[in-house]
Amino acid sequence: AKGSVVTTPINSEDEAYDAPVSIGTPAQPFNLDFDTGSSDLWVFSSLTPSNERNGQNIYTASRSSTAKQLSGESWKISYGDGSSSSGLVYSDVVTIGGLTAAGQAVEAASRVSQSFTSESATDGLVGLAFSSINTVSPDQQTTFFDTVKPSLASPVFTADLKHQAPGTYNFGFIDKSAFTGSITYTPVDNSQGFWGFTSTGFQVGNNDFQQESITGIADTGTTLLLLPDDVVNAYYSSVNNAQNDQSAGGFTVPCDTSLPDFSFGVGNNGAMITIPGSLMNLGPSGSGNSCFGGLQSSGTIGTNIFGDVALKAAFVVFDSGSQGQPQLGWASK
Ligand SMILES: O=C(CCCl)NNC1=[NH+]CCN1
Repeated sequence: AKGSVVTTPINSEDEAYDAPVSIGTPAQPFNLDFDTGSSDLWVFSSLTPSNERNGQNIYTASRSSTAKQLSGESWKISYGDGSSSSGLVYSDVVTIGGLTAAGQAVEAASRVSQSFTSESATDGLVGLAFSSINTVSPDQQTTFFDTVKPSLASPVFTADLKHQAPGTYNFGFIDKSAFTGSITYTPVDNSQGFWGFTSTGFQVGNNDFQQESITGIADTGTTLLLLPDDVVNAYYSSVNNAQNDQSAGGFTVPCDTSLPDFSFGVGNNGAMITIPGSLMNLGPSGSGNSCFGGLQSSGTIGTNIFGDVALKAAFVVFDSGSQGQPQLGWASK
């Protein structure tokens, strides 16, 4: 089987990307954030207090003839940006891009943190990291991808995120028309449950390539590109009047400045993914007339994160083992 679903930026800063998902019988429609940085499929629900809702679609299990509560099961998750949610667990039918997962764990939120409440465009998340970090307890559940994997023509999904335009998540196949050149594959370390890999280094504009192993995760659920301080400083030291503005929460640049491209190395054949300078400006910082940089410090998070700013410059293959061990494929587009 194969699936394909369109994913769309939720705002003018490409802060996150939602895609349509149907849950239950009859189908209840949702717009969910596909997140390769986590492994829970959760939705706003009839259990979510009204003061924590802000127009989101809600899942009502009692209205689905195929919903079954998983007795004694609950979930509780917190994300790298400090947001969190928790609740109870049902199994139900989940359909994404023509692919149907019967008996998929659907995590109904009985509470969500402020940033989820205020993001009215997003009704929940579809976790696409490894099921080893799914938070359902006491019986851990599988991600949508793991649930449908046996039925897929190939055990892969791909992400093709775009700047201010609809993109695509495909399941089970690689669309050769969606990228240019060849796909460069690199091994994945999934020991922490993420799509972890090591970039071979970086390049600011047309300066020399800096060889530096940068280990991080490919994370569609994080907006920014979060890298070590030496990389971030090298980039912004090449931008006039860039400043690290704590009141803005990181590096800002003058909004009218053209920015250098930022490239990062993938694989062992010298391949690079180049983020155009225009995509390194995320718009007004909320502080003065400066704009917020798409590259920021990974600082104290404990891992580097190749988030949407990086991923939207590439066609990315999340391959869970078509060649044995999991791998990430990167192509320009
Ligand atoms: O939580 C992370 C970072 C894992 Cl190191 N990414 N996924 C996500 N979902 C919502 C906010 N961020």
